[in-house]
Amino acid sequence: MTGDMLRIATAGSVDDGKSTLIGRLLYDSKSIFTDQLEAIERTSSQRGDESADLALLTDGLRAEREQGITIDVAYRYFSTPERKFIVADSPGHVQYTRNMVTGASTADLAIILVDARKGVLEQTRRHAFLSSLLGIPHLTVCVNKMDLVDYSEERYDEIVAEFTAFAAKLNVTDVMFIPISALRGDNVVDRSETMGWYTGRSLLGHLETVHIASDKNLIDARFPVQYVIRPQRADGLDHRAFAGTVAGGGLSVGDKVVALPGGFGTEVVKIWGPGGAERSEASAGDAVSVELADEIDIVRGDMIVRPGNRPHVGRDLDAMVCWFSETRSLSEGDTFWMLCGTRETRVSVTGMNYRLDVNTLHRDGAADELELNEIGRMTLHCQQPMMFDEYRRNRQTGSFILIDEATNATVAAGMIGAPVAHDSNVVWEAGKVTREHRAYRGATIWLTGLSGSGKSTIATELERRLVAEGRPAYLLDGDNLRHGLNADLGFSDDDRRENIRRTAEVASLFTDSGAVALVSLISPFAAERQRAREIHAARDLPFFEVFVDTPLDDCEARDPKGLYAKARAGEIAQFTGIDSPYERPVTPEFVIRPSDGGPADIAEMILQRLGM
Ligand SMILES: Nc1ncnc2c1ncn2[C@@H]1O[C@H](COP(=O)(O)OS(=O)(=O)O)[C@@H](OP(=O)(O)O)[C@H]1O
Ligand SMILES: Nc1ncnc2c1ncn2[C@@H]1O[C@H](COP(=O)(O)OP(=O)(O)O)[C@@H](O)[C@H]1O
Repeated sequence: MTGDMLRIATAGSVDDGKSTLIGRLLYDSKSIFTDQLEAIERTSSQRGDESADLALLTDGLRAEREQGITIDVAYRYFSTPERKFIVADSPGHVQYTRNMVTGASTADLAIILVDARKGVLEQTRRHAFLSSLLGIPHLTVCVNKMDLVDYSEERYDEIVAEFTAFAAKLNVTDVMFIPISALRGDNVVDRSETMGWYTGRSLLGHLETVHIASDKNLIDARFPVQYVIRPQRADGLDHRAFAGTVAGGGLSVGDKVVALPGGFGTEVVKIWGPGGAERSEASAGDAVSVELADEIDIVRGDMIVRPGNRPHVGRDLDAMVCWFSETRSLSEGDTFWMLCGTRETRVSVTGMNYRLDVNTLHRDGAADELELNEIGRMTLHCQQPMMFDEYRRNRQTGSFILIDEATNATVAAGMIGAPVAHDSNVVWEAGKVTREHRAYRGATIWLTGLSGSGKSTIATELERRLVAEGRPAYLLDGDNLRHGLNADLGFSDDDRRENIRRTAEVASLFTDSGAVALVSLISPFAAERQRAREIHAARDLPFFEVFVDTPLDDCEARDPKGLYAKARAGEIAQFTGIDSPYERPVTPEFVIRPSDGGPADIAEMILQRLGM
């Protein structure tokens, strides 16, 4: 087990002896720097204390934390020959929900301190509930100050029984009880001589041996991109790499991957660890950078995943939110800035389902507000499509924080329950056949450009090739759709918008069925094309925008249908490029220019790059 790391969250107020306990762990495991130790012993003896006041060790650092650090959690590191430890130490005043939630979101184990004289209090229940809500896999209840109840086994048993009764209502799998005296060191690092009736391990013994390797999500490969590295190479080539921390599963050189939300397929070519050492694989928790086979456009906040195992991509989600702000409350309709891993978006609260009383676990469905330290279940709408997992499946990709846009303060943390269908009155009928049952995964290839630019010609060629390969593909051509589905629409701006919206919806259905939808539509408006993309993202469907960038002069020279001539002659009004605008795509997946060759070359290039 040597070398692995245990992340510990501590819960309890200063009075419960939390600082003393952490101090004791550091002190008895000889992890304190000698100069600090001497200072503490000196101060304690000056005060006439019988033993070193270990709270001084952690309390002394409090001032440093209070210097404008939004999240008031300090991390202590210590190690023994068995393991390394990180303790998230948060002061136990009124902000305990915030501190615990922020300090505990990556914890493997939570230590809850109970004062043996006071027993299970409201805040013990609150901390236990938060630990279970946060999905901390292991819970250790330290019944502290046993020296003040004469090391009574009876008292200890009472507390264990009381806590066990409450914990039965929670979703915690591994609860461990240890009777301790942090002040005197009983059962903290060394087994207590005064509590012979307790036969279990000491706290440190437990921390050293608790099995955590199987707690991680080793299945769903998730690599949220934290930043893009662009080394300037002497040979003039610029090979980009993407840096971040693997948030689930693993990545290996040679893995086929897709980058979300774009949906481009490519392959992992190289992986580097810290310090630039090349390696063949990386797994959850590793900070690495990754080079991909294709020069695809990936930015901070995108996520690299395996093609057959994707997170949810969507804008509406259901989450449990813990509210931290002392100065304002949270209500329906409020907007915030959301940070979800490395991705950011504006978000609004679309509905409050219930507020939870953490002491009784009672759900108050009539509540429409959250105050400091309150927890509620709600639906949120994100401005950008987000990639996420359910929190119980992945604590990193399933959690977020909310930031007050006016003050920049972190005001809430949330755990995602599930994606939600957009309109609460119309429930998306998921159907019995899921994507995994279908032979192929569909995609929409959306060609946009002026009339005569070559959209239909390229789309027809794409369709021909795909069908020849045995892949279901279908051409959705603007002209054709305007004969049926869109027969009621003309060429006003509004009609074009509706035309694009309907076509996007139809394309997404084809794509969901496993077909490749080839859309050939002038689609002159950027906002509507973005909406088409979002319609797909919300259903986790790949969408690729192809800008057929043939200059107006060329299109007019080709004039395959004689429409430009008519438009110039004033016989057709609102003709795109003549007297109706075309908004050029800014970041399409592909830009096609006349110099790129004939339709066959272009179709070949697109399919190759998409790995189809
Ligand atoms: N006023 C005007 N402006 C542009 N195009 C016109 C117009 N009137 C008729 N046409 C013919 O309709 C085709 C474009 O329809 P779309 O559905 O692709 O247009 S849009 O996306 O709604 O803008 C377009 O087909 P393509 O040439 O294949 O693009 C034209 O043939
Ligand atoms: N890459 C290309 N190079 C040269 N000519 C092309 C190319 N693509 C299309 N064309 C020609 O230009 C015209 C484009 O018409 P079409 O494909 O119907 O355009 P759109 O669907 O964009 O209106 C056709 O006559 C086609 O043969």
